[in-house]
Amino acid sequence: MPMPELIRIVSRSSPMALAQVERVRSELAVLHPGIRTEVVPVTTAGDRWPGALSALGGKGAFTKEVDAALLAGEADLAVHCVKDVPADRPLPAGTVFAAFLKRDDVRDALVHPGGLTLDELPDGTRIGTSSVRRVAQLAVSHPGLVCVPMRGNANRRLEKLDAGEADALLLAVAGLRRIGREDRIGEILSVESMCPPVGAGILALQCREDDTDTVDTVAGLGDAATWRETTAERMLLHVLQGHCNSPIAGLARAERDGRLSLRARVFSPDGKTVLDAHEWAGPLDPATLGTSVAVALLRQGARDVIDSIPH
Ligand SMILES: NCc1[nH]cc(CCC(=O)O)c1CC(=O)O
Repeated sequence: MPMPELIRIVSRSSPMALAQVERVRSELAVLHPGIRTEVVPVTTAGDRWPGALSALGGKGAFTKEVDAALLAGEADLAVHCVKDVPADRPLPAGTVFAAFLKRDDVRDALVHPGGLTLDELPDGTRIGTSSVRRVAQLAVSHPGLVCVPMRGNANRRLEKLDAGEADALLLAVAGLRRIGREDRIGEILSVESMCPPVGAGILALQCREDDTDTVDTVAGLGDAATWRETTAERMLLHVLQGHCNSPIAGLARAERDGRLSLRARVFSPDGKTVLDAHEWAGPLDPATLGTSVAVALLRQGARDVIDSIPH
């Protein structure tokens, strides 16, 4: 197999994005010690824009400039949080996912300076989050808490918390670990009480489709179980045509015996409507499982719930 001498990795400059690139570099160094890597920095609209992401037309806000660098040949590889890659449209033409790295922790954590758990927080406690999925699930389980909008990368959010802009935060455990802020993790929420978003904890490696040397080389970093989970979850989101602001949660689990399960929920933002579906499938076709769970949710009325929220 012909191997590239150098792989240029395009990356946003947030601490989390750079940590993700470091993971890829170190895994690549183990598999192919001879390949050099270089980081090509980009800033995306989502990084520059302080307001609501919906005003930018969705999660593509963090991926557009990255895709452009790849397609222009300025870089050979991009590392994405699958969670941030839209599933209601295909990947940009000319690019492919070459691998999904072994999945990290999928759960959300409560960050509370006083060390309280979610159940211990008094009514009126302000939780900093702009995620419709988190807002809706908190409205179901803890209606006395008040969500206040908060954006910015995880480090910025921790600063805002410490500056008193909120009393507590919900953040992904995987993200906090990546930026070395595990010390801020308080209670880790079960996936039953806070179902994660599609793609939680998964890093995808994206390449130019015609760059088969890089595609074949980095494919060696992929994890087969994670590939199956990602495929099921992203097919679910695709069939539901969920957009960046959709209150959809979905978690697939590949079991050691080869079976795959997928649980998914669709919420109204006030938490009054909760649709839930859970199915099992054999080893062969994760995409069919994703479709089947999506159809079960559509039968329960998911279309109206999803469409009631502005894009
Ligand atoms: N929305 C931003 C984002 N994209 C990926 C992660 C963290 C880890 C992951 O699931 O890959 C985060 C931070 C968060 O939501 O707390």
